[in-house]
Amino acid sequence: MQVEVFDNAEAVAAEGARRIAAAARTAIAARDRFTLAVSGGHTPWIMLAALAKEDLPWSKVQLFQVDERVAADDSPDRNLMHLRQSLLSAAPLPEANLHAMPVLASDLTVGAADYARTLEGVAGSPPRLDMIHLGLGPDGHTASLVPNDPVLDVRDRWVATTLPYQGHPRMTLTYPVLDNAGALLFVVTGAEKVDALARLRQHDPAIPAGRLDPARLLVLADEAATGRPDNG
Ligand SMILES: O=C(O)[C@H](O)[C@@H](O)[C@H](O)[C@H](O)COP(=O)(O)O
Repeated sequence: MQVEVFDNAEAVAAEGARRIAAAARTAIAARDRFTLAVSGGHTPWIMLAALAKEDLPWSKVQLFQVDERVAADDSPDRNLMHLRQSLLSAAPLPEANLHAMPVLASDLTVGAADYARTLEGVAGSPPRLDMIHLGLGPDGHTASLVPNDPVLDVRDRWVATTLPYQGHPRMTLTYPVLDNAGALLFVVTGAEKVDALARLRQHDPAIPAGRLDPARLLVLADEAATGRPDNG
């Protein structure tokens, strides 16, 4: 596991944008396209606003969601709303290249299967995305692979839904897709992440993020998230 520490969240966001842009340029030079999935929450948006300023051939980028909350289109809890505001309002990504999770499907199981087919159509089966951006919850969740949820054991599907978690059921990519990605980029900031980041660095399987292969992880963190785990 490669961990790079920066003074503050802004510096982490700037580096994250640079790393995603670099991965995009490499993939596009090699295969004339870049497939990327981004997480939600609060941290990503500064980074994605910085990414929007990168001079990239956006028509060659295919953008997926790592996870999404099951909530109305105008809910501030929806990651898609923030994704549109931070990245898509400033980057000329064709709408056809944005693959939003169908969380308003009348049958979420069918919706998840539809999204899996979209993934397969772009990235093969099992889907191999060039890069997946991940966050880390204080409880060690990543994507919407959340503690004590059956989704943690899903290995035969690429997209699944969770039980209600922090107010909403979620739709999420599953471990097989994360494990098959060309690169996994964690962006972790804030003092509330100290314990989870310490457990991730110990690849503690008791937390969902700790079940990922540590050798495949690049973690960008700020000083606040790397404090001593016993500071109370
Ligand atoms: O939809 C979500 O909530 C995210 O995908 C989630 O997995 C997020 O990455 C972590 O909860 C960290 O969130 P912050 O960025 O708010 O720290």
